[in-house]
Formats: sequence, C-alpha cells, structure tokens
Amino acid sequence: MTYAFNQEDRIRVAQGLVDVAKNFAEKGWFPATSGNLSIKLSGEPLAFGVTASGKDKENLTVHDILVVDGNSKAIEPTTLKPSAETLIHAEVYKRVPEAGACLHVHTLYNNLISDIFFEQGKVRLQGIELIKALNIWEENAAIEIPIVENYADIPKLAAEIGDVLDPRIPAVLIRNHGIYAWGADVFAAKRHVQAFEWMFNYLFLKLSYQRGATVPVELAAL
Ligand SMILES: CSC[C@@H](O)[C@@H](O)C(=O)COP(=O)(O)O
Ligand SMILES: [Zn+2]
Repeated sequence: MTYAFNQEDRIRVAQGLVDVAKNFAEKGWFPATSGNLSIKLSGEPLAFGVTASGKDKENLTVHDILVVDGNSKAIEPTTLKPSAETLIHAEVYKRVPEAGACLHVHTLYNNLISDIFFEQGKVRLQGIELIKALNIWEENAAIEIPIVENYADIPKLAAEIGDVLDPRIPAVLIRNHGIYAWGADVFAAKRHVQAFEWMFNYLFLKLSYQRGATVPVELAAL
C-alpha cells in the first residue's frame, strides 16, 4: 500500500497529539490512563497516528504514537499496541471525510450527562454561546449529541457510533464512558472537546439547581 505522507508529516502528527494531550491532562481529563487521540495522515487509503494502548496520557511522548491503517493495524513494524478503541477513530474517519483529528476523553461531567440522558438516545443543548465553537452561528441554535450504549465489543461499539453520528455535530457520547469528538484538524477537534465539556458542566449544574440540589461551592465555581 502506498501512503501520501512522509517522515515530516509523522513528526508533526505525533507532536500535535502530545500538545493536545498536555492541555487535556492539565484539566484531569485522562483519569487512570483513559482516553485516546488520533490525527489523520492520509484519507485514501486511510492512515492515522493514534496513541498506543494503556499509556499514561498525562505524560505522553511522541514515542507513544504509532501509525495504523483503516483496519487499525500498524502499517510499520512497532512494539506499540494501538489503542483498544482504534476502530472507533477509523469509523469516524470513514464516516466523516472532513475529520482530520479525533479525540476521546473520560470526564466526570460527560459520564454524568451520558447516563442521565441515555434513555432519550441524545442530549439537547440550546442557546448556549459556546455552540458557536462548533461553527453553528444561528441565534438560539439547538444541537443534539447522540448517546450510545457502552458495548464491550469494540467493533459493535464502533459500528453503532458510525450509525448514529450526525455529520453536523462533531461528537458522540458513550454511556458512562466518555466522549469522542472530532474536527478538521487537531485545533478544531480540541476546541470542540472543550466546548462540549464546558456545556456538559453547565447543563449538569443547571439541572442540579433546578432540582433543588445544593451544589458544592467548588463545583459551582468550575
Ligand atoms: C483504563 S480505562 C479506559 C479504557 O478502557 C478505554 O476506554 C480508554 O479510553 C483507553 O484505552 P487505550 O487502549 O489506552 O486507548
Ligand atoms: Zn475510553
């Protein structure tokens, strides 16, 4: 198979993932080695850099990233094992050709929101300014983020994500697991993750107040 990328592209991709990992790690978004990150190197045939499985993303280095094909197989000899969830990244790149980076984090609020709204199959957000970070500019815009069951069978989980994703909305939630969000490049994907996470925090705290909960001051101040 011939791929249209060179060594320079690979270094740039690896460094891009290390940089975004540092930003998310500072926010505590990779508890217990969770999460995985990828950047596309080539669309046709598909090849992307992805984090190796089980790595401590709080201390990620360029040596923790390998290049795989559309079947999640390493395209070169390596001792690294691709993320257990690499097939989900591949599915996103196949379904959304404009996606150039795909990022996955497990956070407290994305887990809470994914469980609270699971039965509805989606969570609706409306009229929040940060929706504009998704490049949706209409006034009082409403968006719905799909939520899928947390199947242990990764091919099944990846297929389900592919089936429910809405190309206008660059994310899917997995129940009690985390979010997959993507963008045209790592800059856009990072902006999308940050926007979704902020809106999930907002929604959870708002629902808590509306239901009469006393929210601890330190959480309310987030
Ligand atoms: C350590 S719990 C998290 C894993 O089960 C998984 O969901 C995850 O996000 C990280 O898997 P990985 O194989 O390291 O990419
Ligand atoms: Zn995960």
